[in-house]
Amino acid sequence: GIISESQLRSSYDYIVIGGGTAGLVVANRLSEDPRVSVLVVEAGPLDKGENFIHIPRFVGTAGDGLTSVYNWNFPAEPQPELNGRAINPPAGRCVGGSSAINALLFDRGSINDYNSWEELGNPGWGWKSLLPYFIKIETYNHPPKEIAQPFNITFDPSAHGYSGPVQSSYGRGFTNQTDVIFDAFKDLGVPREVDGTNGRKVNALWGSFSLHPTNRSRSYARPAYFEPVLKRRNYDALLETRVTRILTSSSKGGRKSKANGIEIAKSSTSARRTIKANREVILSAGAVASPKILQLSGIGPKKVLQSLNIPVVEDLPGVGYNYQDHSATPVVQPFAEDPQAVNDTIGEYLYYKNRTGPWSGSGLALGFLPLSTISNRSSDILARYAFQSNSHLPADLHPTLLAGYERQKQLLIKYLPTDLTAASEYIYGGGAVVATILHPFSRGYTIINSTDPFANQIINQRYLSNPIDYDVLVDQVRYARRILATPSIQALGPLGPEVLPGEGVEGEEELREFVRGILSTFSHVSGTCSMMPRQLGGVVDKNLRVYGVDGLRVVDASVIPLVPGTHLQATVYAIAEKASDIIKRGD
Ligand SMILES: Cc1cc2nc3c(=O)[nH]c(=O)nc-3n(C[C@H](O)[C@H](O)[C@H](O)COP(=O)(O)OP(=O)(O)OC[C@H]3O[C@@H](n4cnc5c(N)ncnc54)[C@H](O)[C@@H]3O)c2cc1C
Repeated sequence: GIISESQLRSSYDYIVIGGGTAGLVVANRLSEDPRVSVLVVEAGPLDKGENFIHIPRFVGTAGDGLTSVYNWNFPAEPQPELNGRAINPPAGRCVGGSSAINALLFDRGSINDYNSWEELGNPGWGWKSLLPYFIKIETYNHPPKEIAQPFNITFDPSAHGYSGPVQSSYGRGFTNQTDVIFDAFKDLGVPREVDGTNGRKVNALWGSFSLHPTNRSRSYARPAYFEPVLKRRNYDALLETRVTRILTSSSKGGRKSKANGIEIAKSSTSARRTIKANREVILSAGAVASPKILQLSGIGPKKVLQSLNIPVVEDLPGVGYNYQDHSATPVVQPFAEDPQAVNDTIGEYLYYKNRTGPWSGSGLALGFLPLSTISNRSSDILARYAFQSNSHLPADLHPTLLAGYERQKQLLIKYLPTDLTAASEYIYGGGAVVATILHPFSRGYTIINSTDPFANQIINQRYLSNPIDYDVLVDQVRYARRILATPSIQALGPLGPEVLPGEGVEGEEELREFVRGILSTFSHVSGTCSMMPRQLGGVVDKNLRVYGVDGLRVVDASVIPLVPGTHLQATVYAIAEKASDIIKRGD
C-alpha cells in the first residue's frame, strides 16, 4: 500500500523509480509473485480527481503552462531555429505520470515503426513481438451502433484486447466536424483504413481514447495498474519523494558495477536516506528524468560526469542523447461563427446527466500520411537526407552516437518512401488543422550541469537543427492548406480568412519563418536512454539492462530508439508489459 517514510523496509527485492505510465505497470506485474517485495518511489502526489485530469473536455490543460501542479515544468534551452523560443517539454508529476495529463489518444504505430527497432539491433522488439502486449494492455469497447453507423467507425476486432487494464473507448460528443476531415481526405484521394491499430497506421483512420466507457473519465495508469493491486502486502509505494541517485558498487573484481539501491530525499534540504535493492533497480522516471538520474549516479557520457567531478561508474555516451520528439504546426481558417463551439453550460449539464455531450469527448478522425502524399518533392528530400554531411550535428558528438544516427538514417530512408510509414499526422477541429511531423531528422540531448538532483538539467531538443526537417514541415503546412481548401471543409462555412500562416504567406522562406514562430511540442519525448547496441550509442540492451551495470534496467519512453509514427502511451504500456515478462524470466 501507500506508506510513509517511517514504514519503509530497509531493503526490497525490486525498486521501481517513478510511479508513472511504465513504472506502475512494472511494479504491478513484479508484485504478482507474493514471494518478492516491490517498492515504487514517486516524486509526485496522488491527483485529487480534478476535472482537468478526468473530463475529456479539459484534457491537455493539466500539462499546459508552467503553473500546473502535476507538471514537472522542466525548462528547456532557447532554440536558435525557433527564433530563440524555448519549448518546455510537459511531463506528468503524480501517480500515473504523463498518462494522467496526456491528451487521451490511444493508438499504435505501424508495422514498420516497430520492425525498425528490431533492425536497430533489438531482436524481439518488432511488430509481431509487440502485438500481444498491445492486446494485453487494452480493454477495447466497441463503438455503439448509434455512433458507429452514422460516423462509419470501423475497427479490426482481431487487433484489439478485451480484458486488459486500460479502457479504450469513444465519447459521445460527436458532431459533423468530428469526421469532416475524412470527407476532405476523400476529396484529396487519401484512402480510408479499417483500423490503425492493426499495424496499418497510415491514411485516414479512427482513433479511440483511453477513456472509461461508462463514467467517461480518464483511464490511466493509476486506476489501471496501481489501485487494483495496492492491497498486496509485498507492494509498497512511497509518494512525494524524489530519487536522487542510484547506488552502485563494484563487483566481479572491480570490472563491473552493480546497482544495489537508491538514495531518496523529500526536498533539497532534507536528509538523504538509502534503501537497498536485493535484486534489481528499475528506472522508470520518463524520457526527461531517467537520463538525469543515470548521470547523477555516474552513468553517462564521461565528459559530462568528469566536468562535474562525478566518479564515473560507467562511461555511456548515449545517456541523454538521441533526444526525439514530435512537433506540430497549426493551419487555421476559423469560422465566422463556429456552429459547434462548445457551450459549457449545456456541456456540463449533459456530462453530469448521462455522460454525453461535448464534455464526454468523441473519437478522433486522423490522417497519418506518407511522405509522398504530403510532399511532391519526397524523393528529393530523402535523396538529400541520404547524402547529407554531418555538419548539422554537434562537432564533438561521440563516434558511437554518429554510428547510431547513421543506422537510423538508413532505416528512415528505407521506410519513409513506403506506403506503410506515415510522415505527418493531421487532425481537424474548430477551423484548425494541426499537422505533426512524425519522423524528424533532428536529434537533441539532455545533460546535467549540476550535481544537485533538485537543480534543473539542460534540455536542448535541437528542433530543426537538421535543415531537411524544414522541407517536411513546410510541405506539411502546404498540405494542411489543401485540406482546408477542400469543398468538404469549405462547406462547413461561413469561414473567415486564413489566419495561420495567413493569406499571402506563400514562399518557401516565408513558410519557414512561419514554422520557426509557431512550432510546438506534441509531448512525445523519447530516445534518451535508447535500446540499441552499445556501438550505436545505445544505453540498454534488448533486455533493457543498462550496459556495464548489473541489476539495473530502464523501462519507459526513454528506451524507444526511433520514435514511432503514433502517440506514445500505448507503446510505453506495451514496452513495460514486455519488460515485466523479461524481468520475471531473469533474462
Ligand atoms: C501533455 C502530454 C500530452 C500527451 N498526449 C498523449 C496522447 O494524447 N496520447 C498518447 O498516446 N501519448 C500522449 N503523450 C505521451 C505519453 O503520455 C508519454 O509518452 C508516456 O506517458 C510516458 O510514460 P513514461 O512511463 O515514460 O513516463 P511518465 O509517465 O512521465 O512517468 C515518469 C514518472 O517518474 C516520476 N519521476 C521523475 N523523476 C523522478 C525522481 N527523481 N524520483 C521519483 N519519481 C520521479 C514522474 O513524476 C512520473 O510520475 C502525452 C504526454 C504529455 C506530457
